[in-house]
Amino acid sequence: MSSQDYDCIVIGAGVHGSFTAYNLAKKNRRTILLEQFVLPHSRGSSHGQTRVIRKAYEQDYYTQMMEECYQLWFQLEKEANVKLYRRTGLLVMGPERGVSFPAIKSTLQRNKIPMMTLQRKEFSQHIPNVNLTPGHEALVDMSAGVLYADRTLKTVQDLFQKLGGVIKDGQKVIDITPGSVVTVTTTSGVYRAKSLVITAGPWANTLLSYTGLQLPLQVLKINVCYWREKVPGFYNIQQHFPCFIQLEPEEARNDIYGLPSNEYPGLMKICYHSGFETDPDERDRQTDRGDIDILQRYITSCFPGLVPTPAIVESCMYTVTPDHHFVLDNHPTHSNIVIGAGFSGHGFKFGPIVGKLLCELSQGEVPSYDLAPFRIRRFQALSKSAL
Ligand SMILES: Cc1cc2nc3c(=O)[nH]c(=O)nc-3n(C[C@H](O)[C@H](O)[C@H](O)COP(=O)(O)OP(=O)(O)OC[C@H]3O[C@@H](n4cnc5c(N)ncnc54)[C@H](O)[C@@H]3O)c2cc1C
Ligand SMILES: O=C(O)[C@@H]1CCCC=N1
Repeated sequence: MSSQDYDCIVIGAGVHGSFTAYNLAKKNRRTILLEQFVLPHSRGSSHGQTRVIRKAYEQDYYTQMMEECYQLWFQLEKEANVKLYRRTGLLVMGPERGVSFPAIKSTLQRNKIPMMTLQRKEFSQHIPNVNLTPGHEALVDMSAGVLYADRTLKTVQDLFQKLGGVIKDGQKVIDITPGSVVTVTTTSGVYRAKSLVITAGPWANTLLSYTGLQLPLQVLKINVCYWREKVPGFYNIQQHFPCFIQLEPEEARNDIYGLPSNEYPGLMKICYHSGFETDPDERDRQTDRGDIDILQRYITSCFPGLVPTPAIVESCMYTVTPDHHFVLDNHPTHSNIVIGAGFSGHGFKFGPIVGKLLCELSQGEVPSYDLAPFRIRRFQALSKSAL
């Protein structure tokens, strides 16, 4: 067993822990990033080749955070000389009389985000091979696109190490002792630091239990489905096919989204924006595929150029809060412990800004954004503190 002292310990080398560690190292803080699995791995929420990046949100605060976040993505690409973003645009389709579609449209308009509305008659000219559901409207968030996820993690972790940061992978954290100096015990070492950041994705509550806190988080297994093009190239990124979000009526609750064929030749990724409750250590025992039936019906009616049987199904996990907004906050009892959790299936694109904010919180700095929507106290009666 080794015992070492740092300014900050970060638990979890997913997208948020990696960006947080990188921000700390840029500020010359002696930082260690602990990861339970050998890197890279596909057992959490940040793996896979691609994610959507967009400014199209219902809430101004996400859209406004994304303004700076795009700049941070571009800076990172420049610093590492690597391509992480590809512009495709994002087609948003939804019921004109619903809540979400009009809200997204007005947020984009209010914040002067480049967008294009598509009238039904011009829809098929611009977006061939997609049927717009009767009663639905469409718009395009012009600067949206694809982020290369696995490449991002490697890039950020490499930069962190170049700045002197230490990564210990294959070390599972098995205990945390809070205090003015926090002690973290892993399966092969003991580490001490002035502050701790917990970015453990689906395992957040397991880690928080060592600190006497539980958050209202639900872990869902997501079936990540890829669908074959009947004619290769129909929905290809090279043919400028966009990412899309299909907003469903509020009572149907869950949306569908997709990315143009890119990662696997001739296959388009289309997923249901929800899944089935799971224990993150037993993910593969969750075999429910009810979402795939919903996707098959949707693809048959709206994407006639795809074979409506998935060609590949991979697995990933969401960690969902009751309001689907993130948790970015100091621990209510131990202020030198900072929590980034509950990214609810839409956190990847925010990686650079979440890393900056968690770094600021851990250093006792005033955060760059109003974090009221992300504070733990919003759960009040829901979060159980055993302290
Ligand atoms: C299928 C899918 C599609 C998505 N699409 C999008 C999208 O298009 N756009 C978007 O913005 N977002 C998207 N998301 C959401 C986004 O990917 C997640 O919000 C984000 O990856 C969460 O990252 P994280 O760092 O919080 O968690 P994770 O990536 O899970 O990282 C947590 C890490 O902590 C480690 N850890 C846990 N416990 C311990 C321990 N005891 N000791 C040491 N290490 C530990 C884990 O092994 C893991 O590596 C998607 C998510 C999924 C699953
Ligand atoms: O966050 C995103 O942009 C994607 C697409 C919509 C649903 C969830 N993730």
